Amino acid sequence: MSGTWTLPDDLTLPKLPDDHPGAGAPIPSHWSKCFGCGDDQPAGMAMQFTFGEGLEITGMLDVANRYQGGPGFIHGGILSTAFDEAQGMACMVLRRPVVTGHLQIDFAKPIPLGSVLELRARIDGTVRRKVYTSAEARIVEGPFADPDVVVATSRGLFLTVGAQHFDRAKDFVDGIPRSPHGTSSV
Ligand SMILES: CCCCCCCC(=O)SCCNC(=O)CCNC(=O)[C@H](O)C(C)(C)COP(=O)(O)OP(=O)(O)OC[C@H]1O[C@@H](n2cnc3c(N)ncnc32)[C@H](O)[C@@H]1OP(=O)(O)O
Repeated sequence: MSGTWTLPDDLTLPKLPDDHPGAGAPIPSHWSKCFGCGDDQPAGMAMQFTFGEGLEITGMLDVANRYQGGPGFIHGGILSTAFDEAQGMACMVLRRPVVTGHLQIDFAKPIPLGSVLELRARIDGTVRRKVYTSAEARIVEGPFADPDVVVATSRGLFLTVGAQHFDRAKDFVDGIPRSPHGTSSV
């Protein structure tokens, strides 16, 4: 991985909520129309998420043929989207809506169509509204499957935002979000 990501010295690790459901529990989609995780988004990626140990979460992505970039391999933008979604979902333990401010990906190995990707993501710490996150992807099923090999890594800065961030788009939403800001609590 390239070394252009520096964590600040004054990071604070958030505490898990008292009613955190624990490792292995499914994480519901934050918004049914979301391209990454929505269950009412036929064009989307339908990623599935579960809580892991501590602040870690796990996301699964089936690399469908329609996600093709170069012949036979995943499109880099799709992989970036999967990381964006996974790292955003890791922020849900904060129980405040977040948006991505900055995301940087290292594409270490080619990922063939037909793979099942496992993405492990976590909060590394917070400073004021800034949430520093990281994640790795591994191929766990398919032609190049090897759970010991990291095929891509990601670092991301998310920002907590208020309801007004989403209110600006309320006239364009094609459905009724579960909460006023479109982000459900865990
Ligand atoms: C459960 C949820 C899953 C969601 C998964 C999918 C998530 C998404 O894809 S969200 C969509 C993509 N992202 C967006 O559309 C966001 C668009 N950008 C924005 O709205 C704004 O730029 C936003 C909200 C990120 C930041 O703006 P604003 O709230 O005014 O923050 P601002 O006051 O400028 O900065 C706050 C802090 O963050 C820092 N910061 C803001 N943006 C960045 C950035 N891009 N890079 C580095 N630092 C940044 C600032 O330096 C400042 O730091 P400090 O506290 O040390 O002074």
